[in-house]
Amino acid sequence: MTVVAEVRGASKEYKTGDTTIVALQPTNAEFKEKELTLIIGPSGSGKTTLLSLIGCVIYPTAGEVYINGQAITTLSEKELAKIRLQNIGFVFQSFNLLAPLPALDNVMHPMLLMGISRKEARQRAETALEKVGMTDRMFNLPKMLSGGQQQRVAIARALVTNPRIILCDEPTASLDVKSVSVVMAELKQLAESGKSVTVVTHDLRLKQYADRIIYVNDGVASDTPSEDEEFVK
Ligand SMILES: Nc1ncnc2c1ncn2[C@@H]1O[C@H](COP(=O)(O)OP(=O)(O)OP(=O)(O)O)[C@@H](O)[C@H]1O
Repeated sequence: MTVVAEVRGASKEYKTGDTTIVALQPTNAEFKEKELTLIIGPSGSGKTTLLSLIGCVIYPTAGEVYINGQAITTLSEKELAKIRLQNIGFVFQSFNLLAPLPALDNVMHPMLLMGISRKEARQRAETALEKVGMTDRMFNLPKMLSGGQQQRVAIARALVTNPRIILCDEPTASLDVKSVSVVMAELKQLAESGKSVTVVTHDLRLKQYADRIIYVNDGVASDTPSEDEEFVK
């Protein structure tokens, strides 16, 4: 399977005043098409930092990040933004939908930012909403939708630009148990259809959906769990 994102010896430090926080030790990992990867670990362990590196949201302090084989550390912020728009769809815990806009317009939004015509954007948004089973709610405002439904709209929005990589930060944390399984089944199906899907979570119950798990503990990423896995929220 094709590797779409890779971190090689990538680390991240944050400096605040005199103190330096090592958020992530040098890490090697590959993210492939057709794979759902879970990044699992306790609060503050470095999960979001790893996701942000793959998502080209931050530059590594050392090491390299590759998207479709292209090294990103030599790129400008503007070039990085282009890489994100073309390759990566983001899904967040808090859905991040625009409150005054109906579901359909929320899903059209990234395409309009890319300069795609309203007509094509609408067609593609309708197809994406159909994929996540939200056709009958496309004219509803986010506040009319349940948490699980809002997250499915957010997934449709992440999909419309046809990214190869979908990155999700605690996508199920605000959801009830039933919505968790609907949203995770949706993400699993996306991976099966060819996307590389990566999900950050505290929740060990999501392990059943994973093709692969990266455990992060105290800034160290590993393929094997630590002895203490008792961090389910
Ligand atoms: N912008 C920043 N400035 C300073 N320190 C930061 C910054 N972002 C993260 N950190 C620190 O880096 C460490 C790792 O943070 P990170 O957000 O990656 O952890 P996490 O595993 O995603 O945590 P959580 O599950 O609570 O979201 C933490 O100690 C955090 O306080």
